[in-house]
Parts: sequence; structure tokens; C-alpha cells
Amino acid sequence: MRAVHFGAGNIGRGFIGPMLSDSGYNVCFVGRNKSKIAQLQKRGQYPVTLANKNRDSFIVDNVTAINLNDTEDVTRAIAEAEIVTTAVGISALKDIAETIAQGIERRLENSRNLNPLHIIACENGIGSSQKLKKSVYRHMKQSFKELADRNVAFPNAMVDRIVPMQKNTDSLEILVEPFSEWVIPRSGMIGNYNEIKGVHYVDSLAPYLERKLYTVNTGHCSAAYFGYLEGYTSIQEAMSDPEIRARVHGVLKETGALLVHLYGFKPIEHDRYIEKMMERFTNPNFNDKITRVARSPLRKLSPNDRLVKPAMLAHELGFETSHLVSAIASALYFDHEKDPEALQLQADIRNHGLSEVIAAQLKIPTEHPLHGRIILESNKLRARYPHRTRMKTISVKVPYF
Ligand SMILES: NC(=O)c1ccc[n+]([C@@H]2O[C@H](COP(=O)([O-])OP(=O)(O)OC[C@H]3O[C@@H](n4cnc5c(N)ncnc54)[C@H](O)[C@@H]3O)[C@@H](O)[C@H]2O)c1
Ligand SMILES: O=P(O)(O)OC[C@@H](O)[C@@H](O)[C@H](O)[C@H](O)CO
Repeated sequence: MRAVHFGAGNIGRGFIGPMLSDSGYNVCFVGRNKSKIAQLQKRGQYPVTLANKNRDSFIVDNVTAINLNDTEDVTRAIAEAEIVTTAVGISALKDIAETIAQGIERRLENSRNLNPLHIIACENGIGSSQKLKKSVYRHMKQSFKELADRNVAFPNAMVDRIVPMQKNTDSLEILVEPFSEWVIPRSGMIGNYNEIKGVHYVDSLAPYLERKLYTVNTGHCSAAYFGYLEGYTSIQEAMSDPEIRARVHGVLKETGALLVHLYGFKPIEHDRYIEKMMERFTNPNFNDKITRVARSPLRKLSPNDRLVKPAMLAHELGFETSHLVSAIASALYFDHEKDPEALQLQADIRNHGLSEVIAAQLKIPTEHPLHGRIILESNKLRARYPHRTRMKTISVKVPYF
């Protein structure tokens, strides 16, 4: 069985690769880092180490690799695969869409391979595989689209495993947390598919995906943005600060009330889930950089992502949102110089003002109560961290609610 995986980065090598290989797939990594691809081609395997006390490790084998720009080889691999997965970042899906479209066309040309193909975007966000499908279809001829509708499926998915930035002597080695979860809805699958060992196939993805996004990712980035303002460099450092820990817990109590309301999770079980996730953030066996977890603030602050979406939903339902508001206001100060989105965000705030950014990018209109509350919280943060914040204090009339 053949799998093609786009992105030989952290989650690709640290989670998707091992899962597929363990299920008997030959995993072909498609990547743009030439030296990593050459290493994978040469060795055909790589080591994974678990960030537990014993540092248990195992080898992922039955691996091959192709450079992303060797289009001929990549499309051939897709034409022969049972499954295609991606972990390149949701914003990069459009960049690999044309190659995937060519691979599908090559596969379907002259009805060469009509076996079901599943294409799964293993990215953080809602509806990632369907977003990829839209981009892929933009590059396909109508006749192929009709055939693809019957033979190619793009099930959305939830993937969860913390894989920090790596600095290992062996450039292929990857250190991962022991916990992992991969959830796929059965309704998104077609034909007689082989189940991937360890994947949880469910009737409905939304409760799993939103529970993860609004707990793991909301909590994680809150710790990062709070910690960044405080001057910490790792999530572990930030989480060992009792005040930040309490604020992150406060955020998760707010998203928790929302999730319990939306999906009927038992409050006591959801509290246990929160505790478990807080424990994962504090894993002392690795060092997860704040700049990784806080990365791409424009994406994280977009209306359908981990901060604004739960805050807006919770507000509409009359639930508490003060910790979420604080996380959003903190995110708006993230100005890491090596993060293009952070630089863009800060430039937008400088050029158009905070209120305009909240309205145009977070899509929270000026008249919405959360809009004014974010600005007030931003002013408080500026007073508290004058050396970490560069925006001007903004006066605002908070709408009555
Ligand atoms: N690391 C984690 O803890 C984790 C956990 C769950 C989900 N995710 C998700 O997985 C995805 C990848 O994250 P990661 O942590 O592995 O990042 P990463 O930077 O380690 O890996 C991303 C890979 O994609 C490649 N890539 C980036 N832009 C590309 C482009 N335009 N065209 C082709 N290739 C491109 C990079 O070269 C890199 O190899 C993200 O969507 C992330 O949200 C990450
Ligand atoms: O990958 P991002 O940028 O969406 O979010 C950063 C981290 O919160 C994320 O990678 C987590 O480590 C991961 O989602 C855990 O499953």
C-alpha cells in the first residue's frame, strides 16, 4: 500500500509518517527541503523519540521521498497511491494544490486507476481537507472533476500531537510527545478503505475537532501570547508561572462552558480533559518554543479559528469571555520579527489602527461589545507591559450590554 505525504516537517515525520508506516504503508514524503529529502531517500527510515522519562524510541521504516518540484515523480506517486496526506500549514495548501490536481488527473486519465483515493489535510483548523479540495479543483478540467467526485474523497480530520521545533544531531530524528489522537469521520470515506491503525473513525467529527481546537489550541496559544508579553521563551516556562497558568485555565473554563453547551460533554469529563491538556502543555521532557505556538497570529486571530470563534460564540450565548478577550488582546501584541504574519499584523495596526484591524481582520464590528472590550484590555496590557508593547493607548466607548 502506498501513501504520499506532503511536508516532511514536525507533524509529518513525527505523527502522520509513523501512523501510516505502522499500518503497512510505504510512506513517500514530498518536501521542499532538499537535504532532508535526500536523507530520507538515502536511508529509507528515521528515528522517533518519545518525550517521556525513558526517552523511548522507535524506527519508522518503509519510507521514500521526492522533491516537491520533481512534479513528474510526485504526480506518478499520487496516481499510484491509496492515500495522500498533508501537513504543510493551512495557508500553504494552495501552493501544493496544482501538483495534487495533476496527480489526480494522471491517475484518472483513461480510467487508469479508479480505486478510491483519500486525501486528508492534517492541518489545524476547521474543514482543512475541504479547503484543499476547493484549491485542487480550481486546477482540474471539468471532465476530471466529475470522475474525481466519484473516486477521490477529501475527509476533514482532527490531528493532535505536540511536536516542538527540533534541534537534533541527526536531522531526521524527531522528538514527539507520547500522546496522540487522529480522528476521521466515516462519512467522509469512500469504497472499501483500509483503516489506519490507531485512527479513531467517528460518526461526527465536529465535537472532536472543536473540542481539540478550542481546548488544546486555544489554551496553547493563550499560554504563548501571555508568556510572550511576560518575556518567557518556552511554553514550559510560561506554564510554570502560577498567574499565567491560572489565566490559561480561565480561558479553558470559558471555552469549556461553550463546548459542554454545544456538544453535551459531561462537565466533569470535560474538566478532566482540560486538566490533561494543561498537563501536556507543561511536559518537562521537551522545550516547546513560544514563537512556534504563537506563530502566524493573523491565522490564529481569523474569525473561524481558535480565539475569535469561541469568544464570539460564548458571547452570543451570554457566557463569560474575559479570559478569551485577554488572550485576543495579547495576541494582537505578538511582534516576533521572524514571523511574517506578526510583522504584517503590527504593520496593519500601525497603518490602520487597532480598531480597524479588529473590525477588518478579526471581523468583530465596531459596534460589537467584544470590539471595545478587546481595546480596553489592550490598553491595560500596554500599561502593564510598557516595554513589550508598542501600540498607542486608544480611547474607546464600550457599548452597553
Ligand atoms: N507540530 C505540531 O505540534 C502540530 C500538531 C498538530 C497539527 N499540526 C499542524 O500540522 C501542520 C504542519 O505543522 P508542523 O508543526 O509540522 O510545521 P513544520 O514547519 O515543522 O512542517 C511544515 C512542512 O511543510 C513544508 N511547507 C511549508 N510551506 C510549504 C509550501 N508553501 N509548499 C510546500 N511545502 C511547504 C515545510 O517545508 C515543512 O517541511 C500545520 O498545519 C500545523 O498546524 C502541527
Ligand atoms: O500549529 P499551529 O500553528 O496551528 O498551532 C501551534 C500549536 O498549538 C500546535 O501545533 C499544537 O502543538 C498541536 O495542534 C497539538 O496537536
